[in-house]
Amino acid sequence: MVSLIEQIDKMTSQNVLVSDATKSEINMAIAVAVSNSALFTTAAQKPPVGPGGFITISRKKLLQNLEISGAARLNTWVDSMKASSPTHIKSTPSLCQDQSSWILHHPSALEMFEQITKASKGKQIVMFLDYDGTLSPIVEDPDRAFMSDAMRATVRKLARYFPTAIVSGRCRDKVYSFVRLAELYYAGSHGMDIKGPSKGSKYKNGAHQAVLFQPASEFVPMIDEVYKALLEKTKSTPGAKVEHNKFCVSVHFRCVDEKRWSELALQVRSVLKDYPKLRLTQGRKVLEIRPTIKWDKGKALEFLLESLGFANCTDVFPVYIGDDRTDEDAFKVLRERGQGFGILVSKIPKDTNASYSLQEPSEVMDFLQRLVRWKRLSLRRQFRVRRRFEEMATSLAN
Ligand SMILES: O=P(O)(O)OC[C@H]1O[C@H](O[C@H]2O[C@H](CO)[C@@H](O)[C@H](O)[C@H]2O)[C@H](O)[C@@H](O)[C@@H]1O
Repeated sequence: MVSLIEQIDKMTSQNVLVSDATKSEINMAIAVAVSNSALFTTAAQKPPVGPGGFITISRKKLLQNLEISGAARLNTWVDSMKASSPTHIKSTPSLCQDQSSWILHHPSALEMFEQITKASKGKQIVMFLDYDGTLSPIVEDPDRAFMSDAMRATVRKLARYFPTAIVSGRCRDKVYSFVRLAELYYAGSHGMDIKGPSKGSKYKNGAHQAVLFQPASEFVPMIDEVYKALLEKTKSTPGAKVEHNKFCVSVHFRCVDEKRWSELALQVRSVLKDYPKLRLTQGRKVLEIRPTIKWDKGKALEFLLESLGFANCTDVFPVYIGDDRTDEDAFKVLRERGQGFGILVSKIPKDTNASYSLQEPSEVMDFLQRLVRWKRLSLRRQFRVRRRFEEMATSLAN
């Protein structure tokens, strides 16, 4: 049986209300809960300390405080939903200033193209591309986030010159159905479902072809269950959409009236309270429910580099392009490794570990096309130089 202390400890991190308890159990529990200070928001609200060092508080007061704490946490969720969905950004002078200082720190990857290619000299560029908001524009219906044919052709050419991986929050099959390029690596479900190319790639050896890594496979039944519960719970909120991403679930609020965001947050929270092994992260107008395992897009990037044989190499130059909070894990890994760099796709200033920026998918396509042209030219140049040497060698020999 779960003890009250465990219940309250759980509750302070998960917003669960305790239903019944004896006074001494409550005193004990409060001692624990107060020590992790999630229950009482200000000193004035703290209850008196009783004999034996315990803090005494009536059951009614405890329940009130728990409700306050739950409401505060819910507000934090809703604030965070708003913060990650900047629909209210207007072009005020101060924001314009922010924008220009942000651009100074995260210059356009297109404008910095020459510096970027110079930095990659003598190294193998490896490309990591997020899908939604990076290769395809953000649209209201997640099932219709199609990639343009021009973008597909660009990525196809890119993969001829550089090992290329798609790293997405979506389930791998779904993102594959949008991209439809068999020569790429795919890391779906925020990196929890990794598969190597099914079609020949000149970079892989036999071992790479077999790459298949699913660190959260034991969570599949739980994710199925949570998906069904979320579907049922959120059906009363118009516009809410629940998406099954195999090892994680997305709850979309792009089409939910902002006035109902807290209601939706409450519904999601009421389901999640029963699943301590799941955690919540946020993307663009989406709540992402995923296993608590220490695995994310950053870990997927490291895993893929290792699979490609670049684990401890200094001559690799990974480039990760993404638009989302979940891409920050990969940007951070690159910063920490001091290799390559991250490019954030955003029109507005955001706190990021990326080094450069691009405004939207059309700029991503320009950047990728320039990379392809640059590589083609440098290969041609290398070829011409080699041929000249060979001709000189032949004429000297004669
Ligand atoms: O890692 P990503 O490839 O960027 O996937 C993150 C989520 O992308 C999708 O949602 C986002 O794009 C939708 C279509 O443009 C948009 O309607 C939604 O508001 C965005 O959050 C996808 O549907 C999610 O499952 C992914 O987790």
